[in-house]
Amino acid sequence: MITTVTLNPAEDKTFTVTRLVQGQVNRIDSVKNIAGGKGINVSKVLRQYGYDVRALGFLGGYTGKFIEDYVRSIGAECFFTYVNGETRVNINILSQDGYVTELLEPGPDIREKELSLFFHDFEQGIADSDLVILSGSAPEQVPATVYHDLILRARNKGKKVILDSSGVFLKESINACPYMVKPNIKELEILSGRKIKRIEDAIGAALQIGGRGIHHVMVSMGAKGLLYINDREIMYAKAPEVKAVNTVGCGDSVVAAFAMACKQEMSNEELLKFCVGISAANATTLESAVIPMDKAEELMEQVKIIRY
Ligand SMILES: Nc1ncnc2c1ncn2[C@@H]1O[C@H](COP(=O)(O)OP(=O)(O)OP(=O)(O)O)[C@@H](O)[C@H]1O
Ligand SMILES: O=P(O)(O)OC[C@@]1(O)O[C@H](CO)[C@@H](O)[C@@H]1O
Repeated sequence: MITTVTLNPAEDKTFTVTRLVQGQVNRIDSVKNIAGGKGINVSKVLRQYGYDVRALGFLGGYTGKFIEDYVRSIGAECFFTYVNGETRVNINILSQDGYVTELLEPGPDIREKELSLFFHDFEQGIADSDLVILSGSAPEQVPATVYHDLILRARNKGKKVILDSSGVFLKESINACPYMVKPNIKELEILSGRKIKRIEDAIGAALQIGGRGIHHVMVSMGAKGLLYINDREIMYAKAPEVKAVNTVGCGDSVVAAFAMACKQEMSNEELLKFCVGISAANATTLESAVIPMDKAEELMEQVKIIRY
């Protein structure tokens, strides 16, 4: 069993437009509404590959019900904590000139009682999981130390924890030493306090984080690819060229692929190819975290690894 945690799930609305013009009326060409949030996306990918998944996090209102129904429909176990507020709606606007604009709501108010209930659910929800995946932002009232606390609780029970968050939630949790962390370049800059311009800068910053006792650091660099640092190796893989339709959820696909690679005890090289192939395949579909599996296999074969 793999447990995913999405403290701030969302209904993701994807709008396609010819061109988005700020300060003017913009008419939408097409709309797609799906259940999302980083951990929900991770669960989606894991279910496609047949893994047992339990989904935790806060859900509320009509949007919450929509997400719960979806998670159940893909065969993942729902173990959500229900709150009084309404789960958010996020908007992702894809325009034909290639720009992707995301509008992300902060999320519902979370009361102290609801937070305590979540901690209780968390202890139960991870009991039979060997891997715990903590993904995304959290609603504003949730303390910035929430992931720090969850990582320690899970580690105390012998679980491996994968962390993919941003801003203060990432910064405040890194000292709790998750098993793996996946910052993108912007997040790596926040974590390391350094500007990252070249691959050497990214390697230096990732090593600094690894040096704090985190066994696996994966730095995602969009179309440029993925840097992977562990106790023994520094490896970089350029992403294969694909016709990108929607890159939302690429990071979540990396996280899901890493979790599967751990379960399968892959070599480092296989693991990196698997992560790069699956995330590049995700970019080719309009719906986030839907992996064309044959395409992913084909892309994995094309991945070239450079060792540093
Ligand atoms: N245009 C692309 N072509 C090929 N592969 C891509 C492309 N964009 C992303 N990827 C792959 O997906 C990985 C993760 O992407 P990215 O760095 O955008 O993650 P992210 O910022 O965490 O995204 P999100 O928060 O939307 O999940 C990259 O490291 C790369 O391997
Ligand atoms: O606000 P967060 O939690 O950082 O990001 C939320 C989000 O943008 O991330 C996913 C893609 O990775 C989307 O499904 C979702 O809307």
